[in-house]
Amino acid sequence: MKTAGIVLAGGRSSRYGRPKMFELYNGRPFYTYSVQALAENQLDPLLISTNSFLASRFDAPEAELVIEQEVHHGPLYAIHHVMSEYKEPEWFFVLSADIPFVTAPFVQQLLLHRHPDVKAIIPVQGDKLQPLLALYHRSCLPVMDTALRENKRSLMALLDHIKFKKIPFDQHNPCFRNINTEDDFKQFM
Ligand SMILES: Nc1nc2c(ncn2[C@@H]2O[C@H](COP(=O)(O)OP(=O)(O)OP(=O)(O)O)[C@@H](O)[C@H]2O)c(=O)[nH]1
Repeated sequence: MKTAGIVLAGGRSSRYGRPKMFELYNGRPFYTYSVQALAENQLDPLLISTNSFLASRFDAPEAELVIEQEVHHGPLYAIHHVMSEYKEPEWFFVLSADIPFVTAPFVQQLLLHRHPDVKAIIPVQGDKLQPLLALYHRSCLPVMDTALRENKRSLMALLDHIKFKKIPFDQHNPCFRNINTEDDFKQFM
């Protein structure tokens, strides 16, 4: 099952105040933790989805940059864009770029659940779905298409219309700690 890795790294970072994917944790930019977690699972192609304003700041020779022409349309648009450009992979493992505690074993664990009967594999922590650290099958594309045409931007607009598998994770699992604000950064570090 050919599976691509996508690091979503084209957001506004408006709550953070500057592009948060380049903030350093243990001397390394946040986005590199997502790239590494996917790379260690040999996901191919390994893609960073971003825009032309941010593109020159990435330094990840193992990944290809996918540049959005229309910026800031959100993760649903970004995943749809990558799936439309890359026709070969069957599955797409998506990670946001603001989760410096994500690990390769977490990615590996989710990969084990790929199955022809499901269109997406979504972790759940407590009651909270985590669609920004998740796997999507290419067959989601037409459903995403419809949602975007209806001007819906949230990944929930996809999940409301497909059969997906929920994978429960412990409440304290650090992989899901995403950094939205400088306060989050201080609290988690
Ligand atoms: N490629 C791409 N990635 C995006 C887009 N919007 C958000 N992301 C990424 O998706 C992840 C989650 O984004 P959020 O933190 O919810 O939104 P954000 O725009 O980055 O930040 P806020 O402006 O503070 O909401 C981050 O890694 C973002 O970089 C987009 O339009 N394109």
